[in-house]
Amino acid sequence: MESMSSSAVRETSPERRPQFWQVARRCCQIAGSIDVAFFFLFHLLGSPILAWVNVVSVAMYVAAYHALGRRRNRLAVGLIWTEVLVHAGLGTVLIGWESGFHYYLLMFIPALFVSASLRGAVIALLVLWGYYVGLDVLMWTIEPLQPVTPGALLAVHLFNLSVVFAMFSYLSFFYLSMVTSASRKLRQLATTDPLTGLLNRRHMTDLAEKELARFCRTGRPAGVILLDVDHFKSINDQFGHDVGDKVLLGITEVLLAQLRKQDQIARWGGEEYLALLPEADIGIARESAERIRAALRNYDWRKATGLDLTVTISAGVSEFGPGEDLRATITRADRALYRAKAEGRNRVAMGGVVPELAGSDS
Ligand SMILES: Nc1nc2c(ncn2[C@@H]2O[C@H](COP(=O)(O)OP(=O)(O)OP(=O)(O)O)[C@@H](O)[C@H]2O)c(=O)[nH]1
Repeated sequence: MESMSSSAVRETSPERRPQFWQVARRCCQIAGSIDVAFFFLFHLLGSPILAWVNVVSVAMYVAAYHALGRRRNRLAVGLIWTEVLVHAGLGTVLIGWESGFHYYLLMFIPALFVSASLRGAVIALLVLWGYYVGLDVLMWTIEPLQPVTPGALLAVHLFNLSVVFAMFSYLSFFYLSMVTSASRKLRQLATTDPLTGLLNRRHMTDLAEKELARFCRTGRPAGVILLDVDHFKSINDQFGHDVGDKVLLGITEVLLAQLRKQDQIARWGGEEYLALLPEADIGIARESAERIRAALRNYDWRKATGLDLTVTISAGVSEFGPGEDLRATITRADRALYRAKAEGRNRVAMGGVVPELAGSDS
């Protein structure tokens, strides 16, 4: 019978809250099934009016279920609210407050705040409160219109209480998983680059600052590779932006394959990547950059882009230096990268204190 789901279901854009409408649909199924059980239960308990009320309720939930399927959410919410209010009211008036039908009304409360604007939720909450209190006061002043035996009343009470417990648990679980997945998505958006899935510049800066602090504390080295695709603009100009994106994804694949698990890789700029190699000095950083360069030579660009491309990179490497801040370490790598470009590209240059040029194909 009563839903919860229903509850709150409020007309926000279905595209914006698809999970909510999905769970509302599931709740219609559950509530409809419970009403089928009620139909038989009330027949057994000798309360035919309440039994037939459940037939109407099932029909309303079926209609609400289909309305939600067609995204007619406002209609569905109206049906669900009406069903819950009328059913809880009738059940209470007919067999008494102890039946526990009023518990179902409480299930609107959390759902209201999740699905409605604050103002809408407060208004609906006041209406709900008025109805609930009104029903309570009414039952202090009148006797149930169609009382059942004390045993039957206890059975209905326990049944309703158990259903409300189960549905509250289901809703709470749903809200929790919604919040968890939303915060996971937000975190991902805030820390990664949407195209490559690598770390974004800001997050990499945070991680590198932490690694630098560790270096200052323990002396544990960390290498830096700043890497840039050669003549990337001409790849874009010649073959289009989509091919350019596929090239960036191919390079990402090579970086992930060639660097260690503990290395951090970021998309530093448009066609620029920064890798941070904990527990690696500048020599290891250079070897790693050379390995990347060699892997790119053998990369199957036809498979990745449908074109026989030749893609090369230039890189500048450095490592944390004593008393140096992050900006200075990266600047040394950047200067080395600039030199690698100036020397003809497709090479790795060292950005040590005494700069020296390393490895080249040309
Ligand atoms: N496809 C694609 N292109 C991008 C993206 N971000 C930046 N670019 C392009 O990257 C190109 C960078 O060009 P330049 O800075 O001139 O560098 P380059 O052509 O690689 O030349 P060198 O670095 O000197 O070898 C520009 O054309 C940008 O439009 C992106 O996400 N996707």
